[in-house]
Amino acid sequence: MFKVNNLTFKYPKNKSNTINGISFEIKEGEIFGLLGPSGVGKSTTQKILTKLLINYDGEVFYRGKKLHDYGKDFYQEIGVGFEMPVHFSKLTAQENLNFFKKLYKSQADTEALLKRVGLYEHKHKQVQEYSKGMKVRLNFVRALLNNPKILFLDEPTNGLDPKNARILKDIVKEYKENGGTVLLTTHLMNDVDELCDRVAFMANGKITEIDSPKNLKLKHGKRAVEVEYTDEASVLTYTADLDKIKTDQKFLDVIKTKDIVTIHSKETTLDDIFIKLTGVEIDE
Ligand SMILES: Nc1ncnc2c1ncn2[C@@H]1O[C@H](COP(=O)(O)OP(=O)(O)OP(=O)(O)O)[C@@H](O)[C@H]1O
Repeated sequence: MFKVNNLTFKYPKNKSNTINGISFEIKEGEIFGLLGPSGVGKSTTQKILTKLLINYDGEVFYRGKKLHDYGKDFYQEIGVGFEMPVHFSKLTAQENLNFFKKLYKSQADTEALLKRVGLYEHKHKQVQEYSKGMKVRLNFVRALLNNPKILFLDEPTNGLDPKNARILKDIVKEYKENGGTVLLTTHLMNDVDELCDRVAFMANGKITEIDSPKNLKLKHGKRAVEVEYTDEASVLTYTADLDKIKTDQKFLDVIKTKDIVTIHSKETTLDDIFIKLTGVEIDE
């Protein structure tokens, strides 16, 4: 759906490039995660793909045609939920949605969406009376109001409690099941694990790796199993390499002769991979 070749971008006021020659593809119907430490250029990349920043080098194709060659009609096809929700604060949620709906040919059932995200009862309140989480949810509904073919989401669950985050993630999954494509940036690796088909890790303005979360875990992970067992009065642990487990005498002895407290597969997490591939601890 998107093909990005050797994309390079520098903000006019900055001395060095923010994006340093990145290439990737977003396939139709997938949820593609763009991950990396704060300030690495994820939002900048989203802004380029949504035509908000146009002075870049390299090529960006949307549906086989150069993004530069699209006019305003491009916006009919995309939905954008950026991190900082911007609403007309003196208007109600309903008025905000009605205003933006008028810009689009295709219009989603926003009443149903408002119900789904728990804002239906509050739709006649001015947005300035909304909490942060309510504004985030309204922003999400706005991103969907034109039935977009591709959805750009920047930290969509930021500021939401677990119940509301769950509702948003379920809607994103349904959107994908119905053929939608998503570009997602988030610092929440659990969300990435749950939602993303493929992810790209960014570091120093470059992409260091692109793959599915599962393949990344297999590639960078340690295949091991940790067994916790009792030995006389103490609880001990032993970690066995899964690839040598059949001949690991100590592991086999423990399993046969000791009382087992727990056994865990020691899969590498995306958090570990994030740190390995970007060199930075997750900060949010
Ligand atoms: N309008 C701007 N003018 C100059 N520099 C900018 C501008 N917007 C962003 N930057 C810089 O570009 C770099 C990348 O910013 P960007 O917002 O794309 O990062 P990010 O990866 O999305 O970070 P976060 O995870 O914190 O949202 C940062 O160093 C930032 O300071």
